[in-house]
Amino acid sequence: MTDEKGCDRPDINDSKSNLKQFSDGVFEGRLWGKFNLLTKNASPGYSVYGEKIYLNDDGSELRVWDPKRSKLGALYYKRANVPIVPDSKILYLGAASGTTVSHVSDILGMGNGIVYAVEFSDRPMRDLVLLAERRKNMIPVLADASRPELYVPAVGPVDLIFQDIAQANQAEIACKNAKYFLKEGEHLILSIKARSIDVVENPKKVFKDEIRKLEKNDWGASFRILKTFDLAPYHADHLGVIAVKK
Ligand SMILES: C[S@@+](CC[C@H](N)C(=O)[O-])C[C@H]1O[C@@H](n2cnc3c(N)ncnc32)[C@H](O)[C@@H]1O
Repeated sequence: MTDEKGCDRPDINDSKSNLKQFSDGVFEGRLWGKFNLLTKNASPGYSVYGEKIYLNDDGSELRVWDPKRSKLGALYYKRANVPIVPDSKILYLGAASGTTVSHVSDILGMGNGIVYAVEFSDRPMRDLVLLAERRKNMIPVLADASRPELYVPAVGPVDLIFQDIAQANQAEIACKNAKYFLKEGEHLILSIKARSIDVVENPKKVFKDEIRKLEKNDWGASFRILKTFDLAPYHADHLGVIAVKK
């Protein structure tokens, strides 16, 4: 069922009380006959990637977070202790058209956080810029994430890096950015895509090697791994990593 604003309403008669806090800025509820995680729409009246929107009686909107479209979403569905809060200052590497960034922006919209969204392709950057016009806590940055020294002037202080980049040197990109943007004890959330590093090697071996590089390297920053998550069944051959800078 769709309302006059084009927002999907649940077919079943779910009540507001059915929705409850899942974690800081993220809600959970059984809607449309299944378990969903949702974020409060910081840009009411708009969906970003065709996701369903639950319209509350008070007029606020909650956007369903599709874990199959988002590595960060998959981490939440896996019940990871994700260190993002509404006041977080986040450097997001590999923003694409903003599917996941939009949910991060929703969470930050419940506080005073900000997300710098780095993407190096022109086409998705155009979508990001349009998205940012309606979301003031989102700053698009057109840049190559493997050259963080070039965008230091464009990015303010952050306390967390999230990275979702399909490149062969994923650990190196994370460490080089941490050198410029993270202090000791601050968090990295990284999605490692095994097939972008080695198409034939066993993903478990690829993950082990990348973790080792995160822990010890010559790139100016290294990490202590807090926890890892296999992102299947949402994303095959992807590992979610939560780590702190040493
Ligand atoms: C898997 S997609 C990201 C999806 C996005 N995180 C989401 O959940 O909505 C990876 C993105 O990283 C971008 N990318 C790859 N290498 C990059 C680099 N060196 N610097 C910046 N962006 C890069 C690609 O253009 C692509 O849009």
